Amino acid sequence: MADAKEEIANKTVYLDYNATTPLSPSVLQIINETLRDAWGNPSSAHVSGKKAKEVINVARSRVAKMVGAREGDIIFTSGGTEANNTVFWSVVKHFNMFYKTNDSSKQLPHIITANIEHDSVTLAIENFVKEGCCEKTVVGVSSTSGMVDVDRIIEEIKPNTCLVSIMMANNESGVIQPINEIVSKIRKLQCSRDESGYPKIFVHTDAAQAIGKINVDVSELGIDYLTIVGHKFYGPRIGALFVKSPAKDTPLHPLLFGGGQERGFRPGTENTGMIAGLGEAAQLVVDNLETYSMHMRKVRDHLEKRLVESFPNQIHFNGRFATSERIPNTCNFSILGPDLQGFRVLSRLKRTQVSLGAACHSDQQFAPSRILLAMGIGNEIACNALRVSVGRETSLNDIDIVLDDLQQAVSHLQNSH
Ligand SMILES: O=C(O)CC[SeH]
Repeated sequence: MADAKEEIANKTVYLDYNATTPLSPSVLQIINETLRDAWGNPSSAHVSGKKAKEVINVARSRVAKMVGAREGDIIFTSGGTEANNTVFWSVVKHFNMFYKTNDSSKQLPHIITANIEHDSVTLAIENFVKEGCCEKTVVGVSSTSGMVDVDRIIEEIKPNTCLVSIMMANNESGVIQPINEIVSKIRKLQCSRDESGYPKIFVHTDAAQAIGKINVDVSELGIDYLTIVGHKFYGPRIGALFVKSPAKDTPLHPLLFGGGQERGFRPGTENTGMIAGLGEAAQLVVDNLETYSMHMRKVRDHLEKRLVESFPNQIHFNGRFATSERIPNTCNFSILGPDLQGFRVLSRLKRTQVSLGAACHSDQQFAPSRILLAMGIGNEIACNALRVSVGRETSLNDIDIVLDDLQQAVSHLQNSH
């Protein structure tokens, strides 16, 4: 009995699900079973190969169903970074194949993106610019909504614009971006652009933080490219890229060259076990999204209620706006006070696993989040920020443990002078 009590007393609460999620039990099970029973090379003609190929076909169908896509529009990748980089490479290569002109002003493809994107978007585009392969325009999000201004995106369009890439939901603030509206307004421009001989403007969204939390339907969005990241929705660390009619309606050029796998769009012997796991994770989303979403919202809202009760007049929510929506699991907040920088509070937490912001920026813990600064949040408040992202299994009791931990940490820091 003592052991059980001790275990409860020492339990730590993981609330960093936007960084990564554990595998769902059925995902782990199907991965194990596939590695054990369907290890053949999917390209082999014999029965072992056919068995592996069938596993991949089923997984592709499940992933496609999760995002409302046709199976042929899903290409498996190693993850979100590869998927994002493939989009930029494809549109740049397509532009150079069909729109390269003698007029240097139109010589380079132009990409529009936002100032809150994940590094696999921001740095990939920056590299293309440094290499002299494209031009970019980075639009800022509004400080009153955390969303990009759609009309501003439209204003930034130029004759050589060929891609708009805006994430579906931000990993730190949780704010959902107006993808439908962006696509709709861009499509209205296309006729006149066609008449002028200007390139089609494709639209890409990195849906890493949206899938498994809110409904994601490529038909409803009208999107051309959509990035899927398994380890954000209790799946394995691989990903997929949705491309609307690849190489027909929408450019798709491989980053890699080798065998003919994935119809030549993504060569390399397939990671059958992980693909099976991605398919299972997708099926769980198809079957349970509403339940997942409602539960995470209930727990996140309880957290926010408890924060205000525990720290009256001392909490600033960094992603909560009257004019925008957030994914249901994310809460970014600052506890105001001169000694309460996020890294200090984090160092005093004994039972809570949260982050200051994106995991890939965790080496910059003493600097305020670039995402929060980009949203117009002041330096002092941004320095005190903590990012909490709850999961499917997070309980109200977990939140109470975290609030107790936070209160003790803050009390210690405020009384340490
Ligand atoms: O936001 C996160 O932690 C995942 C992206 Se690096």
